[in-house]
Amino acid sequence: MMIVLGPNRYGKAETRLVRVTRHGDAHSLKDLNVSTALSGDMERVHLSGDNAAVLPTDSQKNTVFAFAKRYGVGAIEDFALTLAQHFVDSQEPVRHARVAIEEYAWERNGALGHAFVRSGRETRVCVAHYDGSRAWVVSGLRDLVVLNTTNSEFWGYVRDEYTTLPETRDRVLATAVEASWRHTAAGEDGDGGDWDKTYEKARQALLAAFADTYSLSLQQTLYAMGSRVLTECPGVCEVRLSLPNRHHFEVDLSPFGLANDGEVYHAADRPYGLIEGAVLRDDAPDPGPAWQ
Ligand SMILES: O=c1[nH]c(=O)c2[nH]c(=O)[nH]c2[nH]1
Repeated sequence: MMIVLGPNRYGKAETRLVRVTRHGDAHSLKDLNVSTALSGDMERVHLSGDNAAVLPTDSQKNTVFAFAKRYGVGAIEDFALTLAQHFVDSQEPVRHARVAIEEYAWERNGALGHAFVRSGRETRVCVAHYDGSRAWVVSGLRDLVVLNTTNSEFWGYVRDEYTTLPETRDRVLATAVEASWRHTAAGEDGDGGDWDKTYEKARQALLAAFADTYSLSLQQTLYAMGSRVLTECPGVCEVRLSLPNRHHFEVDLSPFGLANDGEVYHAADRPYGLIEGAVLRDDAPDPGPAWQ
């Protein structure tokens, strides 16, 4: 029997970076959570503790801060690619870099240029990979919370001896959308090179499809949402969605002599149905490491 080292990577997880840009009194703010992971010729450190190929995770964290100062922070996809390319191109033993970034949205608090309030928006995310010649970028969001008060049914499903769920022709449908979309072309969004524009288009497509799909199941809504992103965003070839079904149960008010005609609900937090799936173009290129 032989024991061998399997796939491995290492890096600094969750470097919290706030970058303030000051144009006179009008300041702007980027609030990020950056995770770097490097891989390559790392046998010796694992097998014998020889650290000669290891760029410390502390240096990776410092690079995040230094690059934020040196180059500024624009779209998170560009910042992630710049970091990934730097680690691979500057360190011979590093053959692959993965940089994942979460962005928390702030908006202005009133008219003052320096006052901000964390906005209730979803979290924007991206993951960039670079291997020395090719790049892969996945963008996305999580915690985009949506709810329809009607136009949702669920009936006609399998019944076995454990099925008690009543069929419904009218229910509340709610979810917290987690969506990721893979860009076809390495290192660009296929939409004029504007990551922010593609993000807004994809977000709008998700919202519009959730709102205007007459839903017979959350699975059907998931497919409609993924399809809409692909239709609206030409540079995107695959969308992955994870949709928790945030069940809203009509409360039985009859003990109190009250009717409940779709007016009072218990918003249950668990357990929840979890509907997940990918929607892609049939000519989508091989994803390589994009989803790792
Ligand atoms: O949209 C739904 N899909 C399901 O698969 C499911 N299962 C369930 O109990 N409720 C629902 N709702």
